[in-house]
Amino acid sequence: MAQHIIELKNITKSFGTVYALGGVNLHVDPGEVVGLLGDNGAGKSTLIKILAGVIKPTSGEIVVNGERVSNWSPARSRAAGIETVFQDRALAVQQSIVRNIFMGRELAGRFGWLNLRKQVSEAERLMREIGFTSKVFSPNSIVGQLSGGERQGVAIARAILKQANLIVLDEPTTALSLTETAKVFHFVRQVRASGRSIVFIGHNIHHVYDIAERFVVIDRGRVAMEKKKSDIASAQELIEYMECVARSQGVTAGEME
Ligand SMILES: Nc1ncnc2c1ncn2[C@@H]1O[C@H](COP(=O)(O)OP(=O)(O)OP(=O)(O)O)[C@@H](O)[C@H]1O
Repeated sequence: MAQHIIELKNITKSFGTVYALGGVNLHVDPGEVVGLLGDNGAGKSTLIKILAGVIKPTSGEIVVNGERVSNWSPARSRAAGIETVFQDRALAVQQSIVRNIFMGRELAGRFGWLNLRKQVSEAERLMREIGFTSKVFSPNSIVGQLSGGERQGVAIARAILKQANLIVLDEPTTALSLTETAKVFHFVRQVRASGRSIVFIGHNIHHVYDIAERFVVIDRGRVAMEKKKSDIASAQELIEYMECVARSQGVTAGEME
């Protein structure tokens, strides 16, 4: 079996007296799309902030390619090839696609000047790689002119530029129409086809069911269920599992079988 690209072992996190995570195990394999589900306040954001290194776990281990990493931090997370596209995507909407993709990582030419031509051609390549097929937009188009799904694509292209092998998408389809959601799914599939992994967080169970190959349900700071898509017949069945989790008090996956 291929080595996990990242493994969180028995991660806990408390904020003062609030226990956000109570011993979570989560792994991601190369080239898979993991759907992370859970109600409001379940602990999903806390978990992905820990993955991104922006908050430190209270206890637990983080293992990258089989090796335990101590002093986990944003720099170590990036070095492990993890990039998170948070809900706000942090795009500068008045700026062009290419400027957004290269923000903070501009390519310099021989004399230290910006190599704009190289940035544009690299942005074109990245946009093609994630399946950005619009004939209307070029790397010089202003992000504010793009639709919600396309903006998500720019954020994904930026993550890929940073050599990510795992891209965490925090509710990328929330508030998007069907057409825009389909665009995001297309980008995710392209990224997956290039061998990268995705953690896809969503509240819409149908969306997560469609795009993910494995589902991890977080409930009150614990993994309440983990299943492969091949073990779940339909989105409806996944909804029923989620309802079962919501009704139960910390039931484990084994107990639900
Ligand atoms: N900085 C913080 N200080 C105190 N409590 C926090 C903090 N961040 C999260 N929590 C608490 O930790 C728990 C888990 O929150 P978290 O935001 O991780 O859930 P979530 O699953 O991402 O929810 P949502 O889907 O609403 O974003 C909640 O009880 C929340 O109130």
